[in-house]
Amino acid sequence: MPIVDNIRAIRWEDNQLCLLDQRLLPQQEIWLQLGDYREVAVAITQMVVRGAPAIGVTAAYAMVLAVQEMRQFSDWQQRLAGAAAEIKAARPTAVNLAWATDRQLTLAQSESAADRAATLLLQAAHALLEQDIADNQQMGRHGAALLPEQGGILTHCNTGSLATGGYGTALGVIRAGISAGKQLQVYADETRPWLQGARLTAWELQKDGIPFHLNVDSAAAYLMQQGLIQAVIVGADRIAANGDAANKIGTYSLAVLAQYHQIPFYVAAPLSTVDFAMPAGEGIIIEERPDSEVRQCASHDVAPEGVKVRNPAFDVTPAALITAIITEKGVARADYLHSLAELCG
Ligand SMILES: CSC[C@H]1O[C@H](OP(=O)(O)O)[C@H](O)[C@@H]1O
Repeated sequence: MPIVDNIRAIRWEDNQLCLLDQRLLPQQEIWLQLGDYREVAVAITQMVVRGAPAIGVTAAYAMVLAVQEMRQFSDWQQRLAGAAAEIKAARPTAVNLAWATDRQLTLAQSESAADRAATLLLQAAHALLEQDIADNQQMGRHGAALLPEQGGILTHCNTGSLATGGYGTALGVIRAGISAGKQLQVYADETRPWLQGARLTAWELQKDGIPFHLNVDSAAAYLMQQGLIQAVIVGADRIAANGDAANKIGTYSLAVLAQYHQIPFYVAAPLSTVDFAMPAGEGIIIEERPDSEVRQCASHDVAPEGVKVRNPAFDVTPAALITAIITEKGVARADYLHSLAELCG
C-alpha cells in the first residue's frame, strides 16, 4: 500500500510564513499567517509548530522575514544578527533551530547588498524545506529495511510530516516500510503532557490509513511484555557526537524497556540533528516547559492548584541503548563517534 503523504505544516504564501497551528489539532485545522520574525519565534516557543526539523525550516523562514525588515537600515547585518539571537532563544534543545538560523545568518553576511541577501535567504529557505522532505524520504528507505516484514512498531511523540518539512523521520520510516509492503501495526504513545502522539501522530496515521492503536505511555512495557512490539522507533532533537540522543521525555525509559525485552530501538533523524560540537549527551540543554502543561490535560485542570511541578520536555538516551541511528545518508551503528562522522563524508 504506497503511502502518499501530503500533510504539510509549513507554507510560504504571499510573502508570509503560514503555520498550521498544531496546538489545535486534531479538532481544528487553523493556519496562522505570520509576517514578523518575532511572531515566528513566539510560535516556536508556544509550539504552534514543533519537531526538530520543522523548527529548523521555520527558523529559516523567520530569518527571511527578519532580513526583509532590517534591509532598510545601513547596519542591517548587525540588526539581523540580533534577530537571529532572538529566534535561536525560542527553544533550547533541538539543534536544528540554531543550525538553520546560523546557516541563514552566514549566508546573509556573505552578501553586501541587503536586497540580494533577502532573495538569497528566501531561496535557501525554500531549498531547505524541499531538501528536508527529500531527506526524510531517503531516510525512510534506509530505515524500512531494518523493520520486520510484519509486526508491531512502537512510536513516541510525533515524528511525522507535522514535525518536519514533510513525510517525517521515524514515522517516515514506518510510511516507507508500509509502502514497501510490510504488514506493520503501529502502537502510538499518547506522549503526555503535550499529547503529540494522541493528537498529532494519531491524526497523521488516520489520514494515511495506517493501522494503529493509541496507548497511554505507561502501557509500553505491558505491550512489550505481551510480545506485541517488534521494534521501537523514535525521532531526535539533538544527537551528540557519541550517539547519545535527546528526544521527547519518556524516550529514555522506552530504550531501557526495549533493552530489557531485547527489542531493537531505532532513532531516525537527519544528519542536521547531529551536533558534532557536543561530545556527549550530558551537555545537552533540556527544556523545562510550563507547569500548566502537567497540571492540566488538554487544557483542563486535573491537579490541585499550587502543586509543585517538574516538566522536562526531553531526556537523553545513552548511545549504548540505541540499536541504530537511521539518517538520510544511511544507517549508523556503534561506534557512533565514527559511524556518524563517516556518513557526513
Ligand atoms: C522529527 S523530530 C520530532 C521530535 O520533536 C518532538 O519534540 P517537540 O514536539 O517538543 O518539538 C519530539 O522530541 C520528537 O521526537
